[in-house]
Amino acid sequence: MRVPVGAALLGRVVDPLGRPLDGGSPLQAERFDAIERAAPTIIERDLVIQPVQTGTLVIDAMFALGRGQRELILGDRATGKTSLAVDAIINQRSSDIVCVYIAIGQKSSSVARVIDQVRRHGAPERCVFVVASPASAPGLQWIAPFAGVTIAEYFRDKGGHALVVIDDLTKHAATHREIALLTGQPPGREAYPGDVFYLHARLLERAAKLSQEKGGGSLTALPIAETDAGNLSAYIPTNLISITDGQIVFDTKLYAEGHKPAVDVGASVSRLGGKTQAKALREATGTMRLDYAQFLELEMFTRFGEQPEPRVKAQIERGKRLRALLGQPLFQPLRVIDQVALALALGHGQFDPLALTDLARLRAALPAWLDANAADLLACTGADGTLNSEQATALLEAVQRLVDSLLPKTAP
Ligand SMILES: Nc1ncnc2c1ncn2[C@@H]1O[C@H](COP(=O)(O)OP(=O)(O)OP(=O)(O)O)[C@@H](O)[C@H]1O
Repeated sequence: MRVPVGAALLGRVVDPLGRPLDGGSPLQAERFDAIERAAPTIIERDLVIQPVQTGTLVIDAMFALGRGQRELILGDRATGKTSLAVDAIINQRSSDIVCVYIAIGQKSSSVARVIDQVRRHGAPERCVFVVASPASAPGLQWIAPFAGVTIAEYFRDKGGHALVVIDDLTKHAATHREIALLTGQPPGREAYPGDVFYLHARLLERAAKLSQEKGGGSLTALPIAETDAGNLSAYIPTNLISITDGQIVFDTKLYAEGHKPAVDVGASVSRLGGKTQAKALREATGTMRLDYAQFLELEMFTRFGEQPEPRVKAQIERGKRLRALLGQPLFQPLRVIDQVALALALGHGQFDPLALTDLARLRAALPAWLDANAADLLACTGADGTLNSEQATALLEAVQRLVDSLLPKTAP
């Protein structure tokens, strides 16, 4: 089975067979490629070391995503999984990455919302939407992720870079089970057929960073999986965890408490580590995850006890500020320079005098402030760029002036 591929798909909404769903003109496809293609071999691959900026501080600072990586987004329903992926797509408006969003059995209203969000905030002319609605035949839903990955591979094989969001693989597994049971295959654990692991491994192995000889292109995958009551050890989530290079876990309790994105920092992991981070960001956020984990523990232990000693109290106050910075509204992606500035200034205690409620204002105002006050530093934070000590000092001074403008004015 083959689907149309090529630049003509950019900006279009198509079904898994490549038929337009957006009412636009018929596709002038460059060629038709098979939906089941072999994954690149080991020799054809390169190391995953270039970053994909998602614009979300908690991800870029603690679980950085690399070009060619497969990172699972996992969580209960309505905890913000799709929103994180959409924010990552929107942030590619200022990069060279082509995005393919694959919706499998998602409500049409949800898909329409995603498309609208990308059209309003992102670069829709560099996105492809592959949609298999819940009302479409199970076979069509089954081929959707394979078709979407083939469409993205076209860009990877030309030496370009692509990001695929698969929303979601739990629904795909359920469709696979439905077809398997209808065709009389023996049911295994949770009634899934025995080959469901192979099915998803075969799909996600196609995400890769290609070697220079192969053009140096990359295909990054963000598969989404839904859990039931936070149960990460169910069959499909554990399968997917073992196939991917890490997982971002969303927590219902955090979401209910209002921490959005509700990423559970303790349960999430990127198995590629800081290698994929832009250099300046890696230097600025080196200990952030550890500091945050320590803060969460300290906060829990001191909740019911007596007054903590001053050092512990200061650590908790710093942690609270970090938590306030990690909460980030939708469609307000941060650039590398913004993230570096926030991490450095937090580490230098510049936010300590600010009230927690002011940090959201500070974060929202920071990008425009740095454009106006530290424009010469913006170029220093490319993938290989680092800040030397004078540049870091200049950046901290710029942030300090913004902090001062937010502090209440004392009467002369
Ligand atoms: N960072 C955020 N700031 C504010 N609101 C958010 C944020 N992230 C998610 N939300 C809100 O949370 C709600 C659920 O988000 P979303 O639909 O992305 O969750 P989901 O886990 O993908 O849901 P589903 O299980 O239905 O696919 C949405 O209304 C969204 O606007």
